[in-house]
Order: sequence, then C-alpha cells, then structure tokens
Amino acid sequence: MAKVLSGAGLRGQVAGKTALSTVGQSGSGLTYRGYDVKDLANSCQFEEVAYLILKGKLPNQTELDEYKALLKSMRNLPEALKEVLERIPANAHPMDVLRTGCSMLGNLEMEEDFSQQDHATDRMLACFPSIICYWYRYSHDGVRIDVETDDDSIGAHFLHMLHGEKPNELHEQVMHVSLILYAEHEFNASTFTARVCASTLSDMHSCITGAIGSLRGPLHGGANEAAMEMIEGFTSADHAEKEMMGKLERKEKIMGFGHAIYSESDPRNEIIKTWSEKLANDVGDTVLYPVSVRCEEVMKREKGLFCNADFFHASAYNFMNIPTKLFTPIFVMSRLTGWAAHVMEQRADNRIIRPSADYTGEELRSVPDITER
Ligand SMILES: CC(=O)SCCNC(=O)CCNC(=O)[C@H](O)C(C)(C)COP(=O)(O)OP(=O)(O)OC[C@H]1O[C@@H](n2cnc3c(N)ncnc32)[C@H](O)[C@@H]1OP(=O)(O)O
Ligand SMILES: O=C([O-])CC(=O)C(=O)O
Repeated sequence: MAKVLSGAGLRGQVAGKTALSTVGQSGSGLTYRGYDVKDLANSCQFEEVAYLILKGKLPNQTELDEYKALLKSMRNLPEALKEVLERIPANAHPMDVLRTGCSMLGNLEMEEDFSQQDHATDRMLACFPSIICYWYRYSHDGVRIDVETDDDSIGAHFLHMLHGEKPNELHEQVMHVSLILYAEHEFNASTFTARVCASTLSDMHSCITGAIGSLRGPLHGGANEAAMEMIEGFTSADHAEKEMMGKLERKEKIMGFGHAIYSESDPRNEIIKTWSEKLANDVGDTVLYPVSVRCEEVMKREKGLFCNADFFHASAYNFMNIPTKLFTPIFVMSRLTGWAAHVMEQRADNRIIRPSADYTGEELRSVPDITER
C-alpha cells in the first residue's frame, strides 16, 4: 500500500531530483547550478544567467554576444498572434493575456519534437515581453507598437516598449537584477506544474502555459501585485503600522511575507530591497519605501515573518513606473528559464508523475434508481 504523506501541501516531501538549484538548504541561501544568486545578481546580466540555467554553463563573451543576438532576432510576433492580442479587452488580467499568448504561439509555432525544445524556449524568452507590451499598449493607448526595438537586453526591450522610450542605465540594471532573482527556484508550485505536464511527454508550450496559470495566484507569483495593492493604500510608515496591526489581529495573510521553504530569510529580499532604496532615492520618494520598511519591521516583530522575493519588488517596479498588473508577467519573463530547464531535465529522465491519494469518501454503494434519489 502507498505511504500516506503526513503534511498538507506535500511540504518536506522529496518529489524528484534536480541539478538546477538549491533553495534554503540552511534556512536561507539560493544557488543556480552551484553559483550563489547574490554573486550572479552582483556581476551578471540576466541573459548570462538564462544561458547558465538553460545550457548548463556560464557563457564566455562570444557565447553571450551570440545568445543575445539570437534572442534579439526573435522578438517579432506573428500577425495571427497580434490579431488575437488585439481582441483581448483592456480590463483582462495581463497574466491571462500571457497565458493566451503563449498558447496561441504554440499553435502557430508548434514544438514538433523535443529536438526543438531549445528553439521553442529561446523564442518564448525573446517574445514574451513583446506579447505583454503589444497587448498593453494596444488595449490601453490604442497604438500598435513596433516590438522589434534595438535594445541590448530583455529588460530594456520590455521597458522601451512599455514606456515608448529607452530606459536609463539604472532601470536597465534593476531589470537585470530582478530577472536574475526570479529566474529559478527548484520545485515551487509553477515549476512543479510544468514538470508534471512534461512528464506526460506533452509539448513545451503546454508546460509553460500551465506554469503561467500556477504562478498567477497571490500565494505564489501574484504576491508582488497584491503587495503593491496593499502598500499603496498606506500614506505613511505610522499609518502602515496601524493598518498592519489591524490585519494581523484579523488574522489576514499579508502578501509578500513568509515562505514554504526558507525559514530564516529569503536571500533575494535583501538584494531587491537595496535596489528599491536606490530607486526611491532616484525618484525622491518619501512614502513608499519607508512604508515598505515599516511593514517589514512590523511583520518581523509581531510574527517573526520575513519578506520574500516579492515584497520589495513591488516598490522597485512602482518606482520604475511599471503598472501594478504587469508585475507578475515580468516574473514570467524570467521564470520561463527555470520552467523550461526543468521541462528539459524531466524529459531527459522521465517517468510520468502520478502520486496516490488517501481516499476519504463513501464506502462502496449501489446506484439508486433516478426516482429514488
Ligand atoms: C515568489 C514566491 O512565490 S514567494 C511566496 C509568495 N506568496 C506570498 O507572499 C503569500 C503570503 N505568504 C503565504 O501565504 C505563505 O507564507 C506561503 C504560501 C508563502 C507559504 O505557505 P506555508 O508554507 O503553507 O506556510 P503557512 O501558511 O503554513 O504558514 C505558517 C504560519 O505562518 C502564518 N503565515 C505565513 N505567511 C503569512 C503571511 N504572509 N501573513 C500572515 N501570516 C502568515 C500562517 O498563517 C501560519 O500560521 P498558523 O500556524 O497560526 O496557522
Ligand atoms: O519556492 C517557492 O515556493 C516560491 C518561490 O519563492 C519562487 O517560486 O520563487
């Protein structure tokens, strides 16, 4: 008989193997293929880290230049996909738009067999920012933007299309850091979704479409959006403290805090927090950053809970004038690398993922005639 797992949410259960990352092995700490995320965020561009995760090694300069040129050449969108995006209303959630965009791309540029998995992944990495911004600018501003900008990086491409002008150096740098921090995280809910889908030998677009749906929820990637909605309602640090205390008394969950694996801290927090502070100084903010810091203090003091990767991403993105609803789609632009690498890893040593359930329903019984129910 199958062993019944004790904790809800499969917490603490080993569900497979990975060579991609380690998460919270000593209560904190995150590595991608053996490199500390802090070192990667300090010294790399996002495209280097995407290459590391997807291809197994850090690129040399020539490899990086070639990879960036390849991605740059794949930013355009097929007309049929643009037509679909133009039909999605402005009040749709951009995560739903991206889910549809990914699925439609899979119809138009199908992964015929697994030998095309690298191409399918690179194409999505290059054109997800185009999908988000093409829809956003068409539905909100009525313009059909040119998605083939000459920007050097994925982050700059995104900001350029969104704002209609090239980003400054600080903003491009923050996008590199943010995309690196979000890129990979072992068997989190969305990645596990992708692996389960991959284990049926399904195609890459199906795996990624399912993962987008999993990431959307506020207990996972959607927390950066939910955190922003909360902090923008606070007018000062003292106001934030008062409201937070009320929420805790009412036993509400505060988005952007806590973690299923880390027990001491989320190493991504101190990195994005530093960049959020730099951005706050750059825009002369005197409210949002102090409010965020006070929320962090209150949660530590009252609940012993720490900020996860999402909390200070909210203020950082806000300082760069990114609309709140686009926060989680940026997470997708990055996590796509981790998802795809996990799909490839699953395919390389596959057995269909099919756990068992502990049955809690009725004993065996006979079907009554419809007149007797
Ligand atoms: C990039 C990412 O996906 S990071 C995660 C983003 N998600 C969020 O920020 C949503 C808010 N956080 C949470 O809901 C949770 O902390 C999760 C989903 C991240 C982890 O969930 P779990 O591992 O199941 O932790 P769990 O919910 O059991 O928390 C343990 C205790 O801390 C409390 N707690 C955990 N997180 C929070 C929070 N954010 N606010 C208030 N209380 C919390 C729980 O209520 C629980 O208390 P209890 O024992 O009195 O019931
Ligand atoms: O690992 C998790 O459960 C959630 C998380 O932080 C991530 O996916 O980045």
